Amino acid sequence: MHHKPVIAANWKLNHGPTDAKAFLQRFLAQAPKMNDRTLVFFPSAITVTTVVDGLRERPDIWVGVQNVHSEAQGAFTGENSVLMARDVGARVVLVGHSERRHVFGETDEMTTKKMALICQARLVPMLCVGETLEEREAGATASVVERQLTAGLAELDDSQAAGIMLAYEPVWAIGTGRTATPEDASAIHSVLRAALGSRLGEKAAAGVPILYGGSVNRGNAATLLSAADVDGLLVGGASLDADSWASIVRS
Ligand SMILES: O=C[C@H](O)COP(=O)(O)O
Repeated sequence: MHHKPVIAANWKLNHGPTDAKAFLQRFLAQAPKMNDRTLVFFPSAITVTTVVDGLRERPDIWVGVQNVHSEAQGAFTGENSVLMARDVGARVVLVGHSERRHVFGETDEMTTKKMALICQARLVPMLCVGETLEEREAGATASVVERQLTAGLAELDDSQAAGIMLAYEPVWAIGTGRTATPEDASAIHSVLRAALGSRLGEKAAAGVPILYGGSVNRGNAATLLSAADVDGLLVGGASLDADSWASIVRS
């Protein structure tokens, strides 16, 4: 691994600006600057400005958005664009989160387009991949995540592809309290690493952080983070409380 662990908080549909301010005040008091890890917050789009402002003194912490539209601009009521995300101070964009795929019907074709737009805007995409329980039980985990990865990289050149972040989030582990074992996570991360390697070569593939997500909490964070090929954590529920999050980022 040639990079620092990436510890990311996905707030999903939680924490508006008022809650975010209170969260940051409490969190920052417990989280002095850490040079050995990269922290990321994914607030809702409406809350991004508040979080960017609250982190003015902390350029070591990145802010991202949870989604962008698959077209650059136009008549798409309710959507947010890549350039708007950059304008507001986001550096990272989540793409293909399982809730986007399974609740909002996001397709591989849409993730392909989003990944290309994000890289063109020189933001970092964090591509999420992961199998459902049904797919896992059918023995299809590797083929599902490889398909999702291939779609994500389809329109990127090699240097863009080498600059992404990846998150493996088994759908059955998200918000369920059922965490993948460190061995499960390592096994799929190494499938992803190999797929990246065959596209980019081993050296570039080693530089892509692969995060694990799915029911990470302060009790299991350190063990998951120390598993082979796990380069970071993408945390939902346990990132909502400032004390819990402060303890996880110290893992
Ligand atoms: O993006 C985060 C994941 O969906 C994990 O959510 P969770 O930690 O609440 O299971």
